[in-house]
Amino acid sequence: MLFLRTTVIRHFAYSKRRLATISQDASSFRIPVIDFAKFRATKSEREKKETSNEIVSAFKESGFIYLTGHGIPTATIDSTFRKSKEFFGMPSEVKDKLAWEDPRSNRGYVKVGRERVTQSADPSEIAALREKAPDFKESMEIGRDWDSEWKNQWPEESDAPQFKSSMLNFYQICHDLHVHIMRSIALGLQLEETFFDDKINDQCHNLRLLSYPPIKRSLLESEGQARAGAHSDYGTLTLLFQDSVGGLEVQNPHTGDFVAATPIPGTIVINVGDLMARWSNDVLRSTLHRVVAPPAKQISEKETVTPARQSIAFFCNPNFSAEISCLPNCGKVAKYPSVNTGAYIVGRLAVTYT
Ligand SMILES: O=C(O)CCC(=O)C(=O)O
Ligand SMILES: [Fe+2]
Repeated sequence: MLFLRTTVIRHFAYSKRRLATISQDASSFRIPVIDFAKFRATKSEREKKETSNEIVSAFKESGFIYLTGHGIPTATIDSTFRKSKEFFGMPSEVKDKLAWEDPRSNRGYVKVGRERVTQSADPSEIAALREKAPDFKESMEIGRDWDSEWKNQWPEESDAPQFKSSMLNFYQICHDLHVHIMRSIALGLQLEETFFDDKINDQCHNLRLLSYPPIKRSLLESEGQARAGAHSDYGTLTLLFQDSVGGLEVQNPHTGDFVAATPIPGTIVINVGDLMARWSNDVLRSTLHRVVAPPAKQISEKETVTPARQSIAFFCNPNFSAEISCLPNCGKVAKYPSVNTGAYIVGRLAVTYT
């Protein structure tokens, strides 16, 4: 199902310590700001449990949180953004040589218009939509670098100095954070803290650098057009690093309205993906989100242009060999049959790209 209509956006204010809250009648929707510092540092089981419960209840309610105290230095994030910008600044001919080729690999450069994220699973519907309204973004997809079958598409070191080493460093840092957040989810679901450890240690993740070029507002506003259409993510969790431009919106599942996930400096936006929702028998929520044009600059009497935007998404996955079936403590009746992670992820990717 597609959510391409224009919707009412409710902007929200947030207090510094906690809570970006949108209140609206009975079905209030909030993306809480959760401090992870205590979880990482404490030896107190009680303190760990408190943070875990906060995270799990937010993932049950909205599927999205802002994480502070995550331990990734600002300098590391900034330099990864810089390297990403340099990458996208290379000439198209250089980037095109690194083209994304195969959903089983899911590595390489994706130029504007190749991807169309939607909730539809119908390949012909997606193809028609891509033709009419491609996503306005380019991306670079990076997987684990030691895979025996699939190789990352690295640019020449002389074209993009330190790109490879920065990205590999960032990949490892994000993997480590994923392990810690999954431990908090385990605790919040009354499982052993290390329950997920051996199911997520193969690092079958996907680091995606995103660049949304500046675009005339009239184009973005034409029917069905978005920087990234409404979709959910596929894996366990997504760690999303965004710049200050804005544009990410999250759907309130109770009302269907999209609300702005306004950038909060120093935080990572984290959301539950479809496999995590399935694993938890829908106790945890995988929420639709999209990227729209932020406020635009006037460039002529009739036309405005939206600024460029950069983001970095780290899509975390279970091991591709892991079978995903209903977790303990998540209801008596499993809603879904067991599914193999690799088959599921590759299947979802296969219909998304041209
Ligand atoms: O760029 C963003 O803010 C979000 C991107 C996203 O949701 C995705 O690539 O799955
Ligand atoms: Fe997403």
